[in-house]
Amino acid sequence: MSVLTTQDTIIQTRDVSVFYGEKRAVNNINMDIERNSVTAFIGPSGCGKSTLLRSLNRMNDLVPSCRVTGSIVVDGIDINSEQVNIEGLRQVVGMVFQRANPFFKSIFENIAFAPRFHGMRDKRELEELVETSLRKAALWDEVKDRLKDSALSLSGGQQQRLCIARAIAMQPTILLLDEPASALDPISTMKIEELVMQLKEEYTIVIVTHNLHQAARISEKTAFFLLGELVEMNETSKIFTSPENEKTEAYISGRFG
Ligand SMILES: Nc1ncnc2c1ncn2[C@@H]1O[C@H](COP(=O)(O)OP(=O)(O)OP(=O)(O)O)[C@@H](O)[C@H]1O
Repeated sequence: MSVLTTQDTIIQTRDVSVFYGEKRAVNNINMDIERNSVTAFIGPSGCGKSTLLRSLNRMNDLVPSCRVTGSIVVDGIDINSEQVNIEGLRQVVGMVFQRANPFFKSIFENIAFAPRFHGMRDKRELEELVETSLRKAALWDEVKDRLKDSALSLSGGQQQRLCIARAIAMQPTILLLDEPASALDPISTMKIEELVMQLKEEYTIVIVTHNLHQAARISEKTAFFLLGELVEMNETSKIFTSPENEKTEAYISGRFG
């Protein structure tokens, strides 16, 4: 079902709640996410950040006890309507997880596998896609001479950029990043942050992070969650300098977390 949203809003949630069985993990979320921007989800452990993120490309469908209510509109489409092709949705809304999860295949195959499965057979076209995706993920220069090596021979940070390249190869509009740098060392983290800031030119990025400095460095908008509620969403600079809600103030100043 097609729903009208403004040109600048690419994701719109209205009264979204997410339940695991009887337990409500996310409560009545209303938010608008801007196109070609970085939005950070912050908040203490268990407050529902990942659950909400996963509901943006219906990853929660994989959890049998999970139920989503309310409306989520992505690029004009109500993603929970029956007509939605879930595989197609997950191509448009790509996802990268906390732990890099490359396939047990070569670097090349990690990128080429899904596009080939979806019908891209031409060798040259696949090679171009692999190169473009790796370039966009700022990994090409590091791997161009070893594309046949196993992806598992890469460092953790390189593997995470490979997973970003793999998502990019599906030509998404939106990238959901669930704590993509939390398992990485500071230099690899910095590379991921630089990459995110480049990628927003072309994609809309929603990132869950526990690292408040990271949220402050890379996002335009920040959403602060507590106990499943969206407490406050605003310009990142405002959230970190003069938040409207005292709970946000307490969290960002480290008084709990
Ligand atoms: N698959 C699941 N089955 C049942 N309950 C779940 C499941 N996944 C998450 N939950 C519960 O939902 C609530 C929100 O969890 P979620 O992982 O979304 O929070 P979070 O803010 O992302 O936490 P963290 O920062 O620790 O990753 C928690 O109480 C959690 O225990």
